[in-house]
Amino acid sequence: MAVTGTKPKMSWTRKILLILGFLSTLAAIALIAVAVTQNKPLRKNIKYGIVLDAGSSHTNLYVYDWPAEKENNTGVVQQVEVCKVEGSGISGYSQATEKAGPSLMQCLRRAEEVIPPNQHPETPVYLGATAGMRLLSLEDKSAADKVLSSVEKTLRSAPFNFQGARIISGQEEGAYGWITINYLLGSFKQSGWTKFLHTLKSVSETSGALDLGGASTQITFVPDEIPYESPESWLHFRLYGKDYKVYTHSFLCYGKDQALKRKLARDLQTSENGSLLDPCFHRGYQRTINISDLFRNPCTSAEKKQLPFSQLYIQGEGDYQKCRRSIQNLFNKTDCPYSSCSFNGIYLPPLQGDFGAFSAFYFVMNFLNLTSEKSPVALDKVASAVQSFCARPWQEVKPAYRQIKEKYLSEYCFSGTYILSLLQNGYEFTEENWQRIHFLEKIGSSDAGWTLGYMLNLTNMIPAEEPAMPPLSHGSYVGLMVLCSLVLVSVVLLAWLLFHKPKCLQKGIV
Ligand SMILES: Nc1nc2c(ncn2[C@@H]2O[C@H](COP(=O)(O)OP(=O)(O)OP(=O)(O)O)[C@@H](O)[C@H]2O)c(=O)[nH]1
Ligand SMILES: [Ca+2]
Repeated sequence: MAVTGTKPKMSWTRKILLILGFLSTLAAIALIAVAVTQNKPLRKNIKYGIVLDAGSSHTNLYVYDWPAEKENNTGVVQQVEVCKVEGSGISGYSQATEKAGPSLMQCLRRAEEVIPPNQHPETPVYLGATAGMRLLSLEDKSAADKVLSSVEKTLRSAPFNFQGARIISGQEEGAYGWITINYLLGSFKQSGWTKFLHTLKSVSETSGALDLGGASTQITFVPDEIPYESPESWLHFRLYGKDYKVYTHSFLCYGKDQALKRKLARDLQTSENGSLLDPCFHRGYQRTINISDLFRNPCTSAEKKQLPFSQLYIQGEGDYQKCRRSIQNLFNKTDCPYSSCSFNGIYLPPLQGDFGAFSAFYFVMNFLNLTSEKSPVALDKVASAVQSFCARPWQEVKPAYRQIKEKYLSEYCFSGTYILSLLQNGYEFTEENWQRIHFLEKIGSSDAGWTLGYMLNLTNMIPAEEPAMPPLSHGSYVGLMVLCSLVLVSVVLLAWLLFHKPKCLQKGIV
C-alpha cells in the first residue's frame, strides 16, 4: 500500500481527548504537590521536663524532651541529660538541713544549659525523694521536713516551673518504674497488627520491673488472672485504652546498703570484742565501722543494745556459701498468711513474664559480666561467677580494678550474693524463669527508673484512651498519593491510546 506524504488531520474528538489527557496529568502533578506540602511535618516544637531522683545514696537530675504535637503518643519522651549531684543523698543532710538545697545547684545549672532559655519558664521541675527520706522521716520528721524545705527553696529559685518536692511512696516508686520500662519498650502500643496479636495472647504483654536501690527494693508486674489477696498490693491503671491490674511491693530496708547494715548489726550481736570475720568481704579486706552509725536508723534500731566497744572491726573471709547462708537469714520465710508470699509474710502472686532489673541489679551484675542479652547466663553459672569473685583475695582484686571506687569494689561480693538471695530465696525465681530477668541500665537513650513514669503521669502524657492516630504515617501517605496519581495518569493515557489510536495505527501503517 502506498504511503501518502500528507499528515492526517486531527479530529475534534481526538483534540478534546488530548486536552483531557494533558489536564489529568496536570491535575495529578498538582495532587502530588498539594499532598507533599499539606502533609509536610510541622517544624518541631520541643518541650522539656526535669525530674530529680533524690535517692538514699545520691540525687540524679534528669532532663527529658518530646515533640509538643505528639505528647500523647507513646514512646516519644526521651532522656536528653542526666546529671549526678555530688555528695550524699539529700537525707544525708539531716545534721545540716540548710545545705540540702544548695547541693543541687550544679545540676540545675547544667539543666539551664541544656534547655533553651526561652523554654525555661514553661519547663516543669519535680523532685521525688525515695527510701532515704522515708527513713529520715520515720527517724526525725522535723529534719526531713527541713531538708524538703531547703530543696524547695533552691528549686523555686531556678528559672523553671517548680511543680513540687515530696517523698514518694514505695508503691509509687514501683508503679512508675513499671510504667517507665513499658513506655520505653513500647508495650503500651496498641494499634494495627500489635493490637491484633495482643488479642491472641492471653498472657500479660508488659514486662515486670525490679529496682534495687540503696535503702529499698521494688518488685512490680502484671500477674496472670488470679483471685485478689492483699488489696494494698494492687494498682489499677487504664493506659492507652487498656486496663492493667498491677501487683507491686516495696521493701524498705532491703536496698543493698541497708541490707548490709542489717546483716552487720545482726552479726555484731555474736561478737565479743568488736571484731568480726565476714564471709561477704574478700580475704585480706579490712574495714572499721562506727557502731553508732550502724544503729542510727530505723532499719537496724531494733538490734541496738549496749556494747562495751564503739567500733566494729571487720575482716574479710571471702566465702560465698557462708555469705549466702548469713544473708538468707534476712528473709523470713516461716509465716505466710496468703496463698503465696515472698518473705516476711508479704503477699507475692506467682511470677509472670519477663522482668527488667535495673539500678543496683544492673550495676552489680554488669560488673560481674552477667548481663549479656545475647547469651543469657544460667542461674548456676551466675552463682559460680559470684562464688569465684568472692574467693579472690583483696590484694588481687584491688589492683585489678583501680578505676573503680573502693566502696563499690569491696561490696560487689556481698551485693552479688545479696541479689541472688533476694531473687532466688526472696522472690523464688528458679533456673527456668531466671532467664526472663533482663539486667538493663537504659532503654534507648533513657535510664530505667521511676522518674520518667513519674513525669509522664504528672504531665498527663499517658492518656487513658488511645489517642486517635492517622492510619498512615506521613511517608506512607505521600507515597500512596504519588502511586495513585501515577496509576491515574497511566490509565488515562492507556485509554486514550486504546480507543483513539492514530488513524495510521488503526490501518496497520508502520
Ligand atoms: N557499682 C556501682 N554502684 C552504684 C553506682 N551508682 C550507685 N551505686 C550504688 O548502688 C546502690 C543503688 O543505687 P541507686 O539505685 O542510685 O539507689 P538510690 O536511688 O540512691 O536508693 P533508693 O532511695 O533506695 O532507691 C547504692 O548502694 C549505690 O551506692 C554505680 O555507678 N556503680
Ligand atoms: Ca532509687
